[in-house]
Amino acid sequence: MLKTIFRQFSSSAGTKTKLGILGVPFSKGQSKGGVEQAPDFLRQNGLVSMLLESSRGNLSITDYGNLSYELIDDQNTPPHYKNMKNYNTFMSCNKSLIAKIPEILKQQDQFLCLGGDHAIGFGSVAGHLMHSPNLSLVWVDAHADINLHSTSNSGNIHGMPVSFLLEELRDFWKHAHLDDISPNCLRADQLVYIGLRDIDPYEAYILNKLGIRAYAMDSIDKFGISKIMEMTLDALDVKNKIHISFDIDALDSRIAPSTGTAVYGGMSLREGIYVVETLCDTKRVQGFDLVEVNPSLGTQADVNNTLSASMEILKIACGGYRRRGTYEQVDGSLLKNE
Ligand SMILES: NC(=[NH2+])NCCC[C@H](N)C(=O)O
Ligand SMILES: [Mn+2]
Ligand SMILES: [Mn+2]
Repeated sequence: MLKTIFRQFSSSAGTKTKLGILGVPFSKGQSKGGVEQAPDFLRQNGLVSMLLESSRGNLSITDYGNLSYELIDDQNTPPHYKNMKNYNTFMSCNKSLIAKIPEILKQQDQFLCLGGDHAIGFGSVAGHLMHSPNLSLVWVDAHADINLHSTSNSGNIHGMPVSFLLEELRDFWKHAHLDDISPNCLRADQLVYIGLRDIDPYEAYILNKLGIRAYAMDSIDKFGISKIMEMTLDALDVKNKIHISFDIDALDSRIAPSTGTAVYGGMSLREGIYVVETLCDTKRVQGFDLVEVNPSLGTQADVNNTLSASMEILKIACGGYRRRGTYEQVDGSLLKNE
């Protein structure tokens, strides 16, 4: 009987998922150095072999290395964007990223984009939109990252990427010529936030005004993560591919402390895993970002904890690992005696 099960599992494993990995060593969206080291840090700690092992042979991986982009000084930042630190470099990096993602998706089924800070969420999703113009986005984060240059208190662009993506906010970015850079927009009704707990006042205004589904930590406490994911899946158009942009600070700061803007009271690792697992079970997840891992922050133990949490999330997101032990829900008929 076991032989039969084995045969059936491995035959369903006949087609390998092709995963492309791209590092985006970008740290100019905020002020703390070190976050640009994350892609190499994850690789050096065995990311690729971990994913291959957890996939049990169901995955083939192409590592595209790290994105190269030009560092441009800020002297000539357009005056409208004075409140955006490192705007020129942000744009140069994200333009290369927007060009790179569709190239990867021509060859692969799925991509993993390793940040870098969350400013690269713009290029990663915008590039994904070049390949799949109708996309659903799940932004897993303590922060909404939806500031405009005019609403941001910090001037840090990692707090703004979502506003570059939304059709409904395009008018606020006229001077950025976004229609040339990223012609395909995301619709506000195809965006869901999970894990929020540190939202700026104007961000709250924007979320309410646009009616964006934002499941903050209090909603997770109230409904439980399974109901939150049911509501999330209900909201997403089944015809769309899904992009998950996972900011490691969505997890509680005790689980993932090595990050630039850590916030207490976040998701447990199990909740984080559940979010990714339920979305990936739809088989519609085509792009995944892991951002804001900063291996230069905190003690060695902090860095190790952040690394382990990241690996657990990634092995579900890209390695296809399932806690239930199989890639599919176990079909009872496989277990019958023959
Ligand atoms: N990706 C992040 N960790 N973003 C933090 C953003 C913090 C704050 N809302 C800001 O705009 O500056
Ligand atoms: Mn973020
Ligand atoms: Mn965040």
